[in-house]
Formats: sequence, C-alpha cells, structure tokens
Amino acid sequence: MAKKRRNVRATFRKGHDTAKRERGLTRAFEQHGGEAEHERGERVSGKGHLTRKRTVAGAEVVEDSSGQIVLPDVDREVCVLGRVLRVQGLVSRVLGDDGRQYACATRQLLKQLATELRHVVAAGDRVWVRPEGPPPADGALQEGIIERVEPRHGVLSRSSRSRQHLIAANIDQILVVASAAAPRLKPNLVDRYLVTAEKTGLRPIVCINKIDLVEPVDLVPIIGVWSQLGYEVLPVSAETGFGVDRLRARLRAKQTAFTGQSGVGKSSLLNAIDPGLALRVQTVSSESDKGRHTTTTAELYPLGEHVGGGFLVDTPGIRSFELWDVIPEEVANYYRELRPYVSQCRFPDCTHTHEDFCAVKDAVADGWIDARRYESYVQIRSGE
Ligand SMILES: Nc1nc2c(ncn2[C@@H]2O[C@H](COP(=O)(O)OP(=O)(O)OP(=O)(O)O)[C@@H](O)[C@H]2O)c(=O)[nH]1
Ligand SMILES: [Zn+2]
Repeated sequence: MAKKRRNVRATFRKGHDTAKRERGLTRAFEQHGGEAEHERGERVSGKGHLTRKRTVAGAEVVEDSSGQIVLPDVDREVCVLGRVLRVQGLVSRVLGDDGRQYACATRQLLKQLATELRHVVAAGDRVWVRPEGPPPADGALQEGIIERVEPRHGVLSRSSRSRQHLIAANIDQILVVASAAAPRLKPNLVDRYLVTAEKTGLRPIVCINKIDLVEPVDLVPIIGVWSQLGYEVLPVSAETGFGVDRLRARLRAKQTAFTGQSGVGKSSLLNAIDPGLALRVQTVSSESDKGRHTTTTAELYPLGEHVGGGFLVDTPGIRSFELWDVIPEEVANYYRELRPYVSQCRFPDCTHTHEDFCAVKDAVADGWIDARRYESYVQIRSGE
C-alpha cells in the first residue's frame, strides 16, 4: 500500500500525564483505523522537521523532533484554513481564510489527545475546518468540524488549580494603554502591566493616550526610562489623531491583546484606529456576557482592510491584566534592569527591599537603576 504523505500536527506536547493520554491515543487511532502511516525519519511537516515513528500501546503514532504528536493530514481539497474568533462552550466560531465564518465542533481525536489542556481549541488558533452539512440558509453560519490545530506561538494563559488555562493563542503583542492626564499618568501602574507582560513573554507596547491634554515635553523623561529599557512607547491622542497612524502601523497583520485602566480612552482609541470597532467590541462582549466562557477565553476582532488586517484580542480578563499569576519572588526577574544585580547581593534570598549589602539598592544609589522604577518594584514586591 502506498505510503501517503500526511502532515497534520497536533499541538499537544508530551507531559506528565503521558500514560493517560496514550491510552486515549490508542483508542483514537483504533477508532480512526490507524491513520498514522509514516516511514521512519520521513520529512512530513513541510517545515523540514524530522519525525520518528513510535508505537504507543499498540498503536503507531508519529512524533516530531520537539516531541509533538503528528496527526494524519487533512484533505486540503475539502478543508479550509481559518482562525478561531471565539470559543463558546463546544462551538468555535472560525473565520476562514476564504472570508466565510463557520460554527465548528471539534474532531473527537483532538479532544482525546488533549487530556492536559482544558481547551483543545482557543481564540486565535489557526485551524483546519471541514465544512459539514448543507449550505446554510440566509444569515446562518456554515457548520464545520475542526480537524486540526496548527502549532501555537504566543499563548496567553493563566493557571488555576494547577491547570494551565488557555485564554488566547498566537498573540503577537500586548498593547498597554495609559493616559497622560484625566486620569493622570500612573507610571507605577504601567510598570505592573509590564511585569505581567514580561511574565507572559509577550512583547508589550505602551500607548500613552490623551497627549493633547499635556505638554508633550513633560513626558520625555518618563518615556525615556521605558525606552532605554527597550520598551516601545507611543504617545497618541484619540481626540486629535496624533500618533494614531503609527499605532495602526504597529497593529498591522498582528494579533494584539489590549489592556489598560478604565477611562484611559481604550474605546476612543479603537474607534480612531478603525471606525465602529469600539461598538463591535462592546456589542459582542455584551452579547457573549450571556455565555459562560466570557472571562476565561478571549475574543478576536478583525481589523478593517485599511488597517491592513490584523486582529484585536479582548476579554475582561485581559483588560484587567495586572499581575496575573506573578508571585513576589519572581518580580525582580521581570524588571529588566534589576536582573544583572540580583545575583550579587549578600543574601541569596535578598528581596532587594530592606536588606543590607544589596547590589540592587547600591545600583539605585549609584544611579544605574531609575529610582522611580525601583520604587514601583518595592511596591509590587511588598504586595502593595
Ligand atoms: N482629551 C482627550 N480625551 C479623550 C481622549 N481619548 C479619550 N478621551 C475621553 O476620555 C473618556 C474615556 O474614554 P473611553 O474611550 O470611554 O475610555 P475607556 O478606556 O474605553 O474606558 P472603559 O470603557 O471604562 O474601559 C471619554 O470622555 C473620552 O472622550 C484623548 O485623546 N484626548
Ligand atoms: Zn538585593
């Protein structure tokens, strides 16, 4: 029998629960007639990953060099690649690259493989959908089955009861919105958001709105400190349109989660970026408030063509993004400028707040670390 080239890759890594998952795998492959037929070492992923054939409890599966299980390929003649806009209960809303939207269930095999993840599919995932059923009546969505989830990058997740809870996948960056005035700029609050962003490993962009209400030159010192640390800071005004083009350019073709305190002008900025966007965000959020998964999974909003594509990612959980899962002992690691000093303190468990012989405090006294940044560190470290 001819060996077929198949290159589906599920996104589930080997973990502690391997035995349990492998039992599920065996069942799954038995049910699907042992679809994993690969030669040892065959290149199957198209991206040049070598794979290896392995027998799991009697069933043959294929694993790539990173330990990901490779599933049989989807039929590309029939299936459509798309992006999950939101997951509500068992149904995922997918925007196909063909421009159509699909209401999708998830293939049983994927669920069986995903014993370690609460969500097999998350908002932002790139997925292959097999359209199912008759063409929909006017206004209804085409139904489909998610056959495969592409490997993820930039995952936004929180842990609850020792389980990793996936909120959104394939996030490229986090937009931290603050305002220059009304409410006044709170640099320490921005630092808190930066700490959380550092923890997630996603690139933050600081956007300071309402620049029309202050003398821009007054912001130069504070912007300078963040910029020197490598953070991008964009002064903007939703009111006058200042800086909005630059912001739009940063969002182009990216998946951006946005966050920031109430009243800083997030809705006004969304509208300045793409007219009507704030309304879409509000309408859908209030609609989905009736659902059960609003605070736990995110929602993607496609940006208009004039923005150049891209998606905004929103959920009340991301909006109030302050210090997600960050424990006090970790905080120093998320202050980029503290990192070079922390190993030089006298006491290995130094908190860098009150101890003598603290290299961090010395660096502040000598002017190597900005005093205000250090204060915000102490605030967060002390749980204030
Ligand atoms: N002067 C000035 N006012 C602005 C600007 N952007 C927003 N505002 C005003 O600030 C107020 C709050 O703006 P919103 O866009 O509702 O703020 P938000 O962050 O979406 O607030 P929440 O919905 O509570 O999270 C409104 O009165 C806006 O008109 C700006 O660039 N300059
Ligand atoms: Zn110290």
